[in-house]
Amino acid sequence: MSDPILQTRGISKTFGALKASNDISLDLRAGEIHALIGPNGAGKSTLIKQIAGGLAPDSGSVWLGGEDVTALTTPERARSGLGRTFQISELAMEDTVLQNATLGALGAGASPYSFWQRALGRGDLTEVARAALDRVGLAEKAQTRTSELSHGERRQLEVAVALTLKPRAFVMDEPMAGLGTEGSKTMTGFLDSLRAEAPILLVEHDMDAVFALADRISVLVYGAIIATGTVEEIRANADVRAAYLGDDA
Ligand SMILES: Nc1ncnc2c1ncn2[C@@H]1O[C@H](COP(=O)(O)OP(=O)(O)OP(=O)(O)O)[C@@H](O)[C@H]1O
Repeated sequence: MSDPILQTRGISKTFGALKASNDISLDLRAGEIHALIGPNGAGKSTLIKQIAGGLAPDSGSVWLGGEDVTALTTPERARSGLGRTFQISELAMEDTVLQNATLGALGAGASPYSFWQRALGRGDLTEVARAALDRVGLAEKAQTRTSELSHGERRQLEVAVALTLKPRAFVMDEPMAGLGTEGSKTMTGFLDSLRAEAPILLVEHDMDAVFALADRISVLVYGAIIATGTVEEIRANADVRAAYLGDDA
C-alpha cells in the first residue's frame, strides 16, 4: 500500500464542553477519493478547517507527504501542495474568470519577490491559469465577469483556482452543494477524472455522488470516526446504518 499523501494523526478539538473532533486519524492515498460523511453537526467542517489550516487542533497533527504541516498557515499549506476548494465568497465577483484563476496562481509564489515579479504580468502565470480553466471546462468563459457565472460554473472556478497551485492533495467541502441534478453530474464526472492528478478528501452530503465516487468512506458521528471502508463495507456496516444511513441506504 502506498504511503499516505495526506494524514491526520489523533486530531482533537473541543468547543467548551463539546468534543467536535475526537482523536481523528485518517489518511488519503494516491489516486483515491476518500469521502467523509456524517450527520449535520458531526464535525466535518471543523475537521476540514484543521486540515486546511484555518483552525488549530488542541492536540494531534496534520501531515502532507512526509511533512508535519500542523504549525503552517493556510497559505503555507497551500504552497506545500494542499489544494482546497474555496468558498464562493472568496472569489472576486467583479473580476473576470481569468483574473480569479490568475490570483489563485499567484499564491504559488513562495516569496514576496516572486509575488511582485508575477504580479507584474508574467505570461506563464496566465498560462497556468488558462490551463486550469481549460481543465475544468471554463476556457471559453475566461473573460466573463465572475458574477455572471452560474452557481455550478462558480464551483468549477473554485476548483480551477485550487488547481493553479498544482496540489498534491485536494480537500473539498461540499462541492455539489446547490448544483442540481445536471450540475452534480458534471461535477461528479470531473472529480472522477481529477483523482488521478491528486487524491481528494471529499466532504459531501449528496450520497449519490459519494457512492458513485468514493474509493473509501469514513463516517463521522459526534466528532469521532465510527467506520472507514469501501462503499460496500459502509453500506453493510450495522453501526453506520444505526447511526446515520438508515435502513434504506
Ligand atoms: N467556532 C465554534 N465554536 C463553537 N462551536 C462550534 C464552532 N464551530 C463548530 N462548532 C460546533 O461543533 C460541532 C460540529 O460542527 P461542524 O460544522 O464541524 O459540523 P458538520 O459536520 O460540518 O455539520 P454540517 O454537515 O451541518 O455542515 C457543531 O455542534 C457546531 O455547533
